[in-house]
Amino acid sequence: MHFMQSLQQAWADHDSLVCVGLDPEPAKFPAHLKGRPDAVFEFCRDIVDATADVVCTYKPQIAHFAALRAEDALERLIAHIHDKHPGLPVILDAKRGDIGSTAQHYASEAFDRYRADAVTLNPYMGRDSAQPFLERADKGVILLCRTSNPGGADFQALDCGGLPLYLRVAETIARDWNVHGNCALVTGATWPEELGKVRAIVGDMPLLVPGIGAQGGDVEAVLKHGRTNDGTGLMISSSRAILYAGNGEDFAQAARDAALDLRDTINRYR
Ligand SMILES: O=c1ccn([C@@H]2O[C@H](COP(=O)(O)O)[C@@H](O)[C@H]2O)c(=O)[nH]1
Repeated sequence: MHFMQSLQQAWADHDSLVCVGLDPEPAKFPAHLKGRPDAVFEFCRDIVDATADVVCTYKPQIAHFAALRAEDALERLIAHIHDKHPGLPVILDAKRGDIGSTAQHYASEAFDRYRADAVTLNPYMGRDSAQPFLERADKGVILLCRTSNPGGADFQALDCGGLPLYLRVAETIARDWNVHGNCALVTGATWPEELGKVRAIVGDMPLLVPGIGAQGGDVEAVLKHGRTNDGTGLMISSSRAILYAGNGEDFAQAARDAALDLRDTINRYR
C-alpha cells in the first residue's frame, strides 16, 4: 500500500499519532537480554509486539543498527513488522542525500533491501539528490526542515530572501517536489512555533515530529501548532522515553504503558 494511505489508515485504526523510534542501545537493555547473540533484534521485536496496536508508525534509526554491525537485525525487524503487523508503515531514519547516481543506491537500500515504507532525507543537495526517492510514488520521502536539535538554527534559520531557510525548504518541497503526493517534513517538537509556520505553508502534508520525551518537547504546543483540521497530520516520535521506560523483564509492558500514555496525552489536544 502507498505510504500515505497506510499512515492515514493507522492514524484512524489505532486512534494514534504516536511514532515509536527504534534506537537500540545495548547498554540500556534489561539484564536478561544483555550478552544474548540476537539481543538487538529480540529487544526491538518485543517492543514492537507490545506497542503495535497503539502507534501509527515505527522509525528505526539506521546508525543505531549499523554501529553495532546489526544491519541484519534491522532487515529482520522490518520484515517482522510487515509480517506480524501488516499495514503499519515503517520509516527508515537514514537522513540520506548525495548526487543522483549514488542516491539511486540509497533509495534501493531503503526500499528494496530494508523494505522501508518511507525514508528520511537531507534536502541540502537539492532536487536531483532526492529524485530517485521521489520517483518511488508509493514510498514516503520525509525531508529535514526544522530539526529538533539545539544547532538546528545554525543554517535553517538563516535569512533566505526574506524567509528563513527552513521555510524556503517547506515552500519548495510543497510546491515543486511533491508531484506524487509522497513528501513529508521533519519539524522538531522543540520548536512548536516554527512548526506552526511550516504547517501554514504546507497545508495537510504530514509532519514527522521528533523531540518529545527525552528532548523535552511540549505535546500540547505541538498539537496546537501542528495538527490539521481533522486532528491528524502528525507522526509524533519518541524513542528513548518509550524504549527504556523500564529495564526489567517487563520492559516491553513498560514501553507499552509509556506509548499508551503518550497517545492519550496527544489525543487530549487533538
Ligand atoms: O530533527 C531530528 C531528526 C531526527 N531525530 C531522530 O529522532 C530520534 C529522537 O530520539 P529521542 O530518544 O526521542 O530523543 C533519534 O533517532 C534522532 O536521530 C531527532 O531527534 N531530531
